[in-house]
Amino acid sequence: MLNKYARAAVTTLFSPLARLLLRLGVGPDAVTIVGTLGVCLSALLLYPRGELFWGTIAVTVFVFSDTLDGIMARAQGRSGPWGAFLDSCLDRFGDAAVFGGLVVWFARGGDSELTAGLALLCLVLGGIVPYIRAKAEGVGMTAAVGIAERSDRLVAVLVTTGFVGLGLPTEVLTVVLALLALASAVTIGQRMATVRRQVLAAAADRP
Ligand SMILES: CCCCCCCC/C=C\CCCCCCCC(=O)OC[C@H](COP(=O)(O)O[C@@H]1[C@H](O)[C@H](OP(=O)(O)O)[C@@H](O)[C@H](O)[C@H]1O)OC(=O)CCCCCCC/C=C\CCCCCCCC
Ligand SMILES: Nc1ccn([C@@H]2O[C@H](COP(=O)(O)O)[C@@H](O)[C@H]2O)c(=O)n1
Ligand SMILES: [Mg+2]
Ligand SMILES: [Mg+2]
Repeated sequence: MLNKYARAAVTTLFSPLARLLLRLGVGPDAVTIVGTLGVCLSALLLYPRGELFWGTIAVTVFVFSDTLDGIMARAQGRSGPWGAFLDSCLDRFGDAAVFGGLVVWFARGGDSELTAGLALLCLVLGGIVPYIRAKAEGVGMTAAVGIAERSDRLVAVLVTTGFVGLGLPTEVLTVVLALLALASAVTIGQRMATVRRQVLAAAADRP
């Protein structure tokens, strides 16, 4: 949803920084790689120590590299299959680190097995959602739909984790993770139904 409604605003916000980096000789692949490393290190070093607020701030700073790299590639007129492949693959590391860091914290010092379990469920379902899209595109279909795309999942988990780090009860995050798991499961259903419709339509069109 955010991908649809917020992308234009976020693109306007980050375009000056994208142009500056290009002028300095920094390429989109470097931004993709450094951004992913930043997300992974921030989430895996800070969340397991219970640094939920500062972990979220650090992850947020780096996660916007995923918006920046695409803007830079398009500005250069060099968006291509390698960049799309690299971007998608590295997104999976970032997502795993964010939810994985929460799993480790809540299974240990955070002392909430339910929250840890729900974070693990979000990690698993949040891996299946983009897999369906990638597999659909591999067989010539599209599946870029759903109520919980990556930016939606990240905003939900980061905003809530940040506020829990500031003192909001953990139970709020537990509820948000439960809703996020549900929304991810719905997205899986939406994507599978979309692909099924395309397959049936293609079969009906065949003589
Ligand atoms: C007091 C509490 C403090 C808490 C502070 C925390 C605040 C946190 C607030 C917001 C965090 C926002 C994080 C969102 C970042 C989104 C980054 C992102 O995902 O950008 C990429 C995305 C397009 O994705 P891609 O095409 O590159 O990737 C695709 C995606 O991975 C697909 O996955 P799927 O959807 O299928 O699961 C894959 O299938 C596909 O292969 C892959 O290519 O870009 C966008 O979506 C653009 C829109 C982003 C909208 C972000 C909204 C942010 C909301 C508020 C902005 C506030 C600005 C503040 C700036 C602060 C800077 C430090
Ligand atoms: N290193 C990169 C990263 C991305 N791209 C291109 O941008 C598209 C993704 O754009 P986002 O705004 O969603 O990040 C991706 O499909 C590539 O075409 C690139 O070329 N190099
Ligand atoms: Mg990107
Ligand atoms: Mg991406």
